Amino acid sequence: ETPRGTSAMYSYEDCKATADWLLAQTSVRPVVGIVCGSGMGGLADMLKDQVAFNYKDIPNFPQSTVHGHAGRLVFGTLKGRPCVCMQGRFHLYEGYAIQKITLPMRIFSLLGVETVILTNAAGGLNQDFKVGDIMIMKDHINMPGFAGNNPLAGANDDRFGVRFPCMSDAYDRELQQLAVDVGQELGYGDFLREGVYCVLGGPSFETIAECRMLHKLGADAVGMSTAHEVIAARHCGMRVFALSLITNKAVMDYDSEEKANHEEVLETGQHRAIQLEKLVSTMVTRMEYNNTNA
Ligand SMILES: O=P(O)(O)O[C@H]1O[C@H](CO)[C@@H](O)[C@H]1O
Ligand code: HPA
Repeated sequence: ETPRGTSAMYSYEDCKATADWLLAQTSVRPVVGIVCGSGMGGLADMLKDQVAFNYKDIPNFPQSTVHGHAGRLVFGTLKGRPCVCMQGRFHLYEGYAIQKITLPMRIFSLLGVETVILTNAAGGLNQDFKVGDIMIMKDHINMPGFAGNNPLAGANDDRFGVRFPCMSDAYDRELQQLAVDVGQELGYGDFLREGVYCVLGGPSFETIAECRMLHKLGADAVGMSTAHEVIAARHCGMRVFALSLITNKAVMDYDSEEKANHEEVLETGQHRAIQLEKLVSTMVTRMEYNNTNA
């Protein structure tokens, strides 16, 4: 693998070539892009009139290697709105350069996507959270970024965005409010939360000391994805909404018998699948769009 920030960075031309290739294969002109978290691939099944591509067939696209991430890019409509959905995402621990993990966000933008909805499975650090809670992300803590592992490291191409993008407005407030309103209407008040997501590199789950530290630092949930995608999406000007499904409680206590495991993560995804789909699809129909395709 090439060193961080050099040729691991995909050029604007590479991203454009991939976007143009996709646009030539489908008449769908997506305004919303959705990313499915671990065990949440069912979100893609909501799309009607699907045109789907295996990642291995898409030029420049990485491959999914994690169980619970199918590796398909699905185009279609959701209650009439043109959408594109990643059924499977990429993570740092898979060994990919961070620029490769976030490449799909740049391709989304070049496809015409205005709003990205990101989902993830996460461990609950907030002691009030229960397994099965849906946390609206209001902010993130980008731990790999503290060590220089930021998707925007390397030469900046102004055609994507500015060198120093603002992140204090990364999570669109109107979309957060829309999620609260839709969640209330659907009767999800009991398990809808909001909070701060902290990303780590993984793949090992956190130690007890690490969970205690992250909680003290202000994180409500911990995972191994999403924040990088949010940074890349905001850099190229897309609106962002993100949610975490609390699939397990982070272990904070030396007396606890609990052990984090990926099987539990995937199972919780199955249990909340219907509610997640309803929340996301209702939000998509209620959002405002600029693009006339919508
Ligand atoms: O963030 P998503 O892709 O939902 O996956 C989460 O679930 C996996 C661990 O079980 C990790 O990959 C973590 O990031
Ligand atoms: N930690 C990190 N990532 C995760 C977890 C967790 O407890 N659960 C799901 N993804």
